[in-house]
Amino acid sequence: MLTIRNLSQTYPNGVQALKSVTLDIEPGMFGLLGPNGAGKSTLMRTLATLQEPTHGQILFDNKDILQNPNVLRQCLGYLPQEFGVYPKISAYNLLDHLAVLKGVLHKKERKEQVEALLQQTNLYQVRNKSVNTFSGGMRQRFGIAQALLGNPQLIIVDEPTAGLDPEERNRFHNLLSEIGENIVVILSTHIVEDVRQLCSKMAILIAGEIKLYGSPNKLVEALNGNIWHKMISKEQLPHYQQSMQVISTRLISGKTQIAVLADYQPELGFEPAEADLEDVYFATLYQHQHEKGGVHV
Ligand SMILES: Nc1ncnc2c1ncn2[C@@H]1O[C@H](COP(=O)(O)OP(=O)(O)OP(=O)(O)O)[C@@H](O)[C@H]1O
Repeated sequence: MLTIRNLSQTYPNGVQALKSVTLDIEPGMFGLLGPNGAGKSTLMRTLATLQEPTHGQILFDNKDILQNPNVLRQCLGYLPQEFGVYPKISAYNLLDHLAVLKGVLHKKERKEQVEALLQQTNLYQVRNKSVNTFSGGMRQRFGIAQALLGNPQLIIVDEPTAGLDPEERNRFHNLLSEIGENIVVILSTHIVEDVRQLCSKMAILIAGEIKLYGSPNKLVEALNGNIWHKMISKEQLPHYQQSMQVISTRLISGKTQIAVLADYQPELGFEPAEADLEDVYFATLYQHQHEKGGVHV
């Protein structure tokens, strides 16, 4: 169990990237969703003990990890947004080297673990190829393999599927959901679909604040009956934006469909629509932009 209490981060240039973030994260997959610049990476780096917050507390299994970062480091797997340099060294040798750094010192145990992880991430066939020749998807899978070294109890993955093609993304999702059954996995992303497919709990972070927290299904349920669709022409959009809560627009075969948040049919011609997680996300963004606050479910 990971407990985050009143975590704030103000950078030396005055940017307040986190504003008193409080969250409880249980075993399973937790999705942290937010637009670019929301503070997701700041939160992920702070949880990974790579930077210290300005204020606040983080407990992992009731141990204070800001006071004792080593307690967490020993059981942490981290896949950063930028994995950094990919050296001209084979996947096997790099993973073996990283395993030593992670403290897997026993040779036979290390060999078993490295081989098992290469199998699990579907990289065994290419284990002797240099990682700098890997595609984006292979690199991400290698990133997960290194994050899993040493049987971590907490895994943090920061925007893992950006730039992956649908097949690789699918493969990566399957891999994550296998891992996320018993341990805490935090997935930070701006892709709503990733959270919908994988996570049993989620939070939306906007401008450094948690605006919404709960289970994706319940959050969607709470919005049902309040989403209305209408096909309009592009020229009509400003009119609707002025008179209604237009949370999103979507192009369908070149035509514009608007999604409106309302308790009742806003006007003739609007059809009731089944809410989905994108509506939850866009409604939260809309409410933030119009400063109406969020809902907690
Ligand atoms: N080292 C830093 N010094 C100063 N400002 C920073 C630093 N790192 C991040 N920021 C600022 O803090 C805010 C949050 O950034 P952060 O990278 O945590 O957001 P994010 O949600 O991960 O965004 P993205 O999805 O674009 O990576 C942004 O305004 C960013 O410019």
